[in-house]
Amino acid sequence: MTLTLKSLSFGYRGREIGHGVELSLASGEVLALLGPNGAGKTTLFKTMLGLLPVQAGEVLLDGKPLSVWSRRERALRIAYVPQAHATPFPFTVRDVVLMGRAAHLSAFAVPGAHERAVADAALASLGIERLADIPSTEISGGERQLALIARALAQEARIVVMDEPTANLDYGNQMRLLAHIRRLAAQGLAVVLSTHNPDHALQAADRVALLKDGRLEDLGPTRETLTLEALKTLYGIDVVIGSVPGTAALVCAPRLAPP
Ligand SMILES: Nc1ncnc2c1ncn2[C@@H]1O[C@H](COP(=O)(O)OP(=O)(O)OP(=O)(O)O)[C@@H](O)[C@H]1O
Repeated sequence: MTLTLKSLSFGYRGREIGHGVELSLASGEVLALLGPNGAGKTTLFKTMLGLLPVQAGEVLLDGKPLSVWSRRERALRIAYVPQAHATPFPFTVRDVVLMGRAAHLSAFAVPGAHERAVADAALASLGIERLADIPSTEISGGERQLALIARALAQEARIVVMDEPTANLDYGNQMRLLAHIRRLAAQGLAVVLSTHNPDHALQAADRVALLKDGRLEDLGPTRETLTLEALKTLYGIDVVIGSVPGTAALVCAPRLAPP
């Protein structure tokens, strides 16, 4: 299962946000999209998912334009974790996760034991099975984020697009989610996620894509691409990147000016 963007222009009616994006996502890889606020990450994701029309160029799913796939066929192949949003409807968390199964059911079919088992397994894989019967209007922002991730996992798609999936999570849940994302890639899923934390890209991504003003500044293997110069260009601040003693991991920190 591949997702390919060719000379993609994206944006809103009468307003181009980005153009010239060339990108291919393959099974088994994690790609992190980084870029400043307003760079166009969410708009790019929504265009990759077919939620916004392509302005120019192409989005190809398994070599065929996204538009030739039905909504159901797309949902069977690509899952989306949007930025966490509050819903006014008091669905239980399990019901929210069961919505991820919609593409697997025929119209008007009621989710059965299998669907509930898949939903409960998705909740358990993120350690939030205790929330299953709680109204989604009565959970925290981070719990809502995890519920939306569980909904995407329950969809059992081969490509998962996650918009800032760690944004509302506590430190432990951030790390557990990144480890889970690596496991999904090891199972052959393709994951593309946006993040404002370069460390998360260093920890979990095989490749990074750097988006600025709607253009891909660079795209390549994480350690080669996420350099001091690249981070300075992207965010306008000086950083240091160093290794964690006793491990192969790299971490990034701002280089603070002396007071
Ligand atoms: N519905 C909309 N109609 C018109 N312009 C929009 C709409 N939504 C967002 N924009 C504009 O598109 C640009 C890119 O927004 P987008 O949300 O894609 O950025 P982002 O990189 O995801 O930002 P952030 O990191 O702050 O979440 C912004 O300038 C924003 O004002």
